[in-house]
Amino acid sequence: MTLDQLYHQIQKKKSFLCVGLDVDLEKIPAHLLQEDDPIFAFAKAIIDATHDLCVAYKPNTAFFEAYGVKGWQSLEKIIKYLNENYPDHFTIADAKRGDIGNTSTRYAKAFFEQLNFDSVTIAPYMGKDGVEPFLAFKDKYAILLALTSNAGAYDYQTLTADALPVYQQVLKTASQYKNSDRLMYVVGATKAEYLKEIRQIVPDSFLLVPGVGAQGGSLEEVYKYGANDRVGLLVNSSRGILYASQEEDFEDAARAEAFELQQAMEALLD
Ligand SMILES: O=c1ccn([C@@H]2O[C@H](COP(=O)(O)O)[C@@H](O)[C@H]2O)c(=O)[nH]1
Repeated sequence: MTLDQLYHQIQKKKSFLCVGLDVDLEKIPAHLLQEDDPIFAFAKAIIDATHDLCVAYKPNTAFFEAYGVKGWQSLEKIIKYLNENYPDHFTIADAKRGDIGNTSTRYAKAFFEQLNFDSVTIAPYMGKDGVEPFLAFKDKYAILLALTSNAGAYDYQTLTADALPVYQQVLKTASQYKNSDRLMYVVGATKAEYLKEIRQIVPDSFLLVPGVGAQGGSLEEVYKYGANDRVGLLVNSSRGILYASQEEDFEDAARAEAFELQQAMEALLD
């Protein structure tokens, strides 16, 4: 998917919502556990119930890897279902990969060629040769962790290195990488007050912003400090949508949560 196509979807749907697909068999409605593939059945139901309200889906691979081969097969079915039925949605494999160069190339092939995701999240810690292999794929994107939503973000990311906080060094340095136009960045919604400074370093990049919903981040603050002239935001909610109800009405409840977020986004975009 191109960035123009993504922006077009945001305008068309008046939404920059990303629905996180963190499927937890301990939280899905009990009746689905009788299905052959409960993980896929649940994700498919959520996708069908929310597709017109969001522009992106983000399965976090941990929730699939936790179930071994079966979980990975469910992930394959979900990305295939999305690509066949909702090809206009931007897809994110939240896998937080990154390694020495030749290994990063294998990760990139796994997510971009084998699974056909549009993007994958990457840890910046191993630097340029760990990231650039992900940027060699046309119309595919690496989403680099910059300032994460969790409390542990303050352990390293805000420490000063060479006169700047580490998360700012990540943004500045990565902006110089080859094909850096294929980079996006993760910034937690719980750190919205940092977005003004972040936008000074990466004014045009898309930001993936997890942390509204269950983690309590404010959509309004994120938009106020983080939006650019092409919106430039994908705001993710996972548990807040997926587990709005754990009963038979889970699809309606998930849709209602997604609708509330989409309506709030529409109001901000108008
Ligand atoms: O800084 C980060 C980076 C990634 N995540 C992931 O996003 C979702 C958030 O889920 P919620 O249920 O909406 O809290 C989840 O997959 C995280 O691993 C993040 O939260 N923060």
